[in-house]
Amino acid sequence: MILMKDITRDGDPVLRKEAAKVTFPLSEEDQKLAADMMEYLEVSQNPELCKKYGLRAGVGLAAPQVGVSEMMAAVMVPVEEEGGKSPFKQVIVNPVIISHSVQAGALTEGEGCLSVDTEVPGYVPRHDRITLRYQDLQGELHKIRLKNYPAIICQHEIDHLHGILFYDHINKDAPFEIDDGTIMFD
Ligand SMILES: O=CN(O)C[C@@H](CC1CCCC1)C(=O)N1NCCC[C@H]1C(=O)Nc1ccccn1
Ligand code: NI
Repeated sequence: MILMKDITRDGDPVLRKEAAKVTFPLSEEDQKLAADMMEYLEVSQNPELCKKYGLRAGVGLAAPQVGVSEMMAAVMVPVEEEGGKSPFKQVIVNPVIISHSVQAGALTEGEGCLSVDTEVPGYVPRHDRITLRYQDLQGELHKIRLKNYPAIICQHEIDHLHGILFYDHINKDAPFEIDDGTIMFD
């Protein structure tokens, strides 16, 4: 089970590397890695278990964040209503954003990262809508459209696979300046 001690922190070079493409069929360890990453998100989004294991609740986790420089990330968009189903819950392998909106989107609260222990204030401008191509754990290719929060999460995770951290996108001189036309959401 992945615990906070297993999460690599900013400063570890693995977070700044271009991750390697994953080959299929998945090795035993890649299958376990995928399961462990998704389990982390599930456990961390359960208030009792989150507290029990001392986790920071997360909606995404990329392999470099557990020290594995491979193109794999788990995404689990939180359920809206109690006991509902996650709108998007998927381990995405070799993900590529193949097209995106001109319109930008950003979280009004800014972003954080399980691998960054300090708060870095500021808006993180991203694409509001993306067309994402990825492979599932069986190697099947998928092409899906995402917008708003799910799109933001996937962009944050895909950045990790290219050695990019959220604060790389914050305007140092004017962290809360954002192009008008940017869709802001909670
Ligand atoms: O690469 C992946 N990461 O670094 C985990 C990040 C990923 C998200 C940050 C912004 C977009 C994707 C993450 O989830 N967080 N960032 C740090 C602490 C908070 C936490 C979070 O937003 N938690 C959350 C939110 C809603 C409901 C439940 N939990
Ligand atoms: Ni992160």
